[in-house]
Order: sequence, then structure tokens, then C-alpha cells
Amino acid sequence: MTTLSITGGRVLRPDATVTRADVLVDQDAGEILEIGSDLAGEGNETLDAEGSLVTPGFVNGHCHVAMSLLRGYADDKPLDAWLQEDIWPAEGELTAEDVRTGAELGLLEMIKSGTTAFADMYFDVPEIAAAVEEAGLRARLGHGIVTVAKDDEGARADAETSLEVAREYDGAADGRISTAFMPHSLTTVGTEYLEEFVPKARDAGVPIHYHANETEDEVAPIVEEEGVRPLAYAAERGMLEPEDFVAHGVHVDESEIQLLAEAGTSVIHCPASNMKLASGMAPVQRLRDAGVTVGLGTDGAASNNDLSMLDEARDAAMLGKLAAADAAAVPAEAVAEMMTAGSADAIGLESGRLEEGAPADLAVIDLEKAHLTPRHDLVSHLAYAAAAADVRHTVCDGRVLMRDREVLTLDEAAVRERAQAAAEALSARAGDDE
Ligand SMILES: CSC[C@H]1O[C@@H](n2cnc3c(O)ncnc32)[C@H](O)[C@@H]1O
Ligand SMILES: [Zn+2]
Repeated sequence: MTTLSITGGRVLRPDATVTRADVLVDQDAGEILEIGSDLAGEGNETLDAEGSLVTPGFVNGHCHVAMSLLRGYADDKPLDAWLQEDIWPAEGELTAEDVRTGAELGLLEMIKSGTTAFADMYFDVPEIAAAVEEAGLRARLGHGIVTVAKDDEGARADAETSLEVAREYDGAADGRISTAFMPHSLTTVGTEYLEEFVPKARDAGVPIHYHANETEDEVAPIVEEEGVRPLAYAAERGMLEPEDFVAHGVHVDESEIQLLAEAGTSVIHCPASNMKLASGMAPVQRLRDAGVTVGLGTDGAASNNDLSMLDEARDAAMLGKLAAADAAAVPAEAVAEMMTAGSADAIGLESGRLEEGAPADLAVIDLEKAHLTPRHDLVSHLAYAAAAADVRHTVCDGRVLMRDREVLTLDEAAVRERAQAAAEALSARAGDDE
């Protein structure tokens, strides 16, 4: 057995307590063997965690990782105008190679900010899967289906691609990749396609993931045309099962919160994207009080504009309090849970907890910084004060992906250089230079 010991740190446990302990990892199984004292000499490989917090690796529950190539491409617009006027035309110009480059850039940022797993909706998924395999993270991937503005043949082909990708890539990268069937949203995929393909996704045994209730503009047409709220419409189409997870859930009423709680469907809260696009404030405390599993996601880097789950944590706490008009709402412990076990549970992964037998996915945060001094409460620091640059080591599936801020699985300088060149070429093709 090959082992790794992470020594001298303070370990965040699933009950939100922090204890001084070493962590011993079975690298062959990718699992945590033991959390205890005096394990320093046990590992074939060692990571120093003195003066650091050892946390579960962060789980980004909703992303479009390849959109890192579009970071800063179009800002300061609401969702619909942003997508229709800027993002979708630019995405129309993306090559498969661009998607690979954008994914590598996003994965680099994830590793550097302590994220070890994520859920992703995009196209050219084989490119994203190859990048995930290389980078060493864990991911639930899916092809996003849009049927509006397509003829029947094009719409069906898109839905078929989503099914094929879900079937083919489930279990790829030695089991680090899992999949889902991913209609883009309830307004961008026609009812007839949902009714035809959702049962096929169930037969394939994969969860369903989609954007839901993100803006008011998305709710109104469903209420007008179908006479029910969007999540009731989704439930009628079999899209609200315990393994399913929706992104956003900003404009949900009490009946929809109850529906989610009864169905066991999870919500991925994306506070930065919701603020930037002025979509609204998700009722996170009410969702949690009702028993809904709430995870955290960044959405893509074009609407955020970074992929740091530590930024997202702080945003979730701040916005949650504002939305509830209650400073006690969405406290630090809740945020720590949402960015780790909450997201992992939502997207159907076993990660997110540091305990014996759990996947060895973790991040080590350097606490010896002015902005993390003094150390009254490390859960508070995780939610409110720590930043991406404080992440010292990142481990996924027992493998060290970053040691002392050096990423070991991707060539950082080469990825950044390729991304800059690809972004410039994309702007030229999209006519932005004229
Ligand atoms: C068809 S692949 C996924 C699709 O989603 C777009 N997208 C990115 N961010 C958002 C968001 O916040 N709401 C809805 N759609 C979003 C992305 O540009 C891709 O086209
Ligand atoms: Zn999204």
C-alpha cells in the first residue's frame, strides 16, 4: 500500500469541530485510512500542515468550467441579454480545442483554490473529460441541451448527445468522472423533448441537472403557459427525484420549497452569479429550514468572475443574511457544510467529509496570514476570511494535485499562455476587434 500523511494540521471534522490531528491516506484506494495523532512517520509521502487548516476539498456544485475562456468577455448585463447578445454568439465560435483550453484554465484555478470536485454542464464534454482526467479532479459532467431555436432534428440530436455522453463517460478516469443528463433549463428545452428523454435518462440510471427558477423571466412563461410554478412543471415531467439537483432556485415560492423538500431534490446556490446578473436572492435559510439539501456553486467564470469556492462561501453567508433580513441566517457552520458535504450530497458524490473510509479529497489552508489572525474560530475563517491564495496543498483521490502552491498535474504557465492565445483568437473570430 502507498500512503500519504498530512501532518501537524488542525482538521475540520464532519460535526464542524476542529481538532489537531494527522491524516493518513491510502493512495491506492484513494481513501482516508486514519485521522489521529502521531501518524507523521507512517506515510510514504508527507504533506506539512503545521499552522494550517485541513478541510474537505471544496465541491463546486454547478459550473461551466470551460467558460473560464470567457472571463471578462461580457459583464454588467442581466442573464437573458448576457446570454443572447454576447455569450451564445461567442460560444458559437468555440472550437473543441478552445473548450479543452478553457477547461484546463478552470481546472487550474480550481486546484489552486482547493476545489477537488465539481458538477459541470457544457458541450464538447469529451474535451472536458480529458482535461479532468489529466488534472486529477473528480467531476459529474453532462452535455447541456438547448432545443429552442432548433428544428426537431437538431433538438433531438442535442438530447441524444446528452444521453450518449451520460452513458459513455459514467465511471471514466478510474471512477473519478460520473455523469448526468442535463437539459439547460425548463424554458430552453421544449416540453416534448423533456417528456421523451427524461425517462431514457432514468433508464440510463443517471441524475438530472438543470438551471431552474434563476430569474423572474424564467418563471412567468411557465406559469402563463402551463398554469403551474416551474418546479411543479418539472415534477410533472419526472425531473424532481432525490438524485436530481437544480442550479439557482432563486425565485422559488413556499409551494416549491415544500416540493423540493418532499422530493429530496437538491439546490445548488450560486450567490456570486445571482448578484452579478442581478437575478435575485435565493431563500437559502428557508430552503435549509425546510430540509432541502443546499450545495454551493460558482456557475461559470463569465458570470462570477472566478471559480473560488472560498469567495462563494463568503458571498453565500452575506447574501443569505440579507435575503432573510437576519444576521443569524446562513451562519459559518452552514456555509462550511454547503461548500463540502452539502454540495457532495447534492451532486451524488461521497466526498466532502474528513473521516476514515471517506474519499481522500482535501485542501490544506495556510493560517499564518495577517487576515487569518487571530485564530478564534477556524470555521469562521473558512466562511468569512480565507481566500484562494491561502490554499497551500490540494489532494484528490489520494493524489497530491498541488504542493506548496505548485500544481503538479497541469503546467500552469503553459495553460495560461494557451488560454490567452485562444481567447485572443476567439475575440478576433467573434468580431470583437473591429
Ligand atoms: C448548453 S451548455 C450550458 C449553457 O449554459 C450557459 N450558462 C452559463 N451560465 C448560465 C446561467 O447562469 N444561467 C443559464 N445559462 C447559463 C452557458 O453559456 C452555456 O451555453
Ligand atoms: Zn449555470
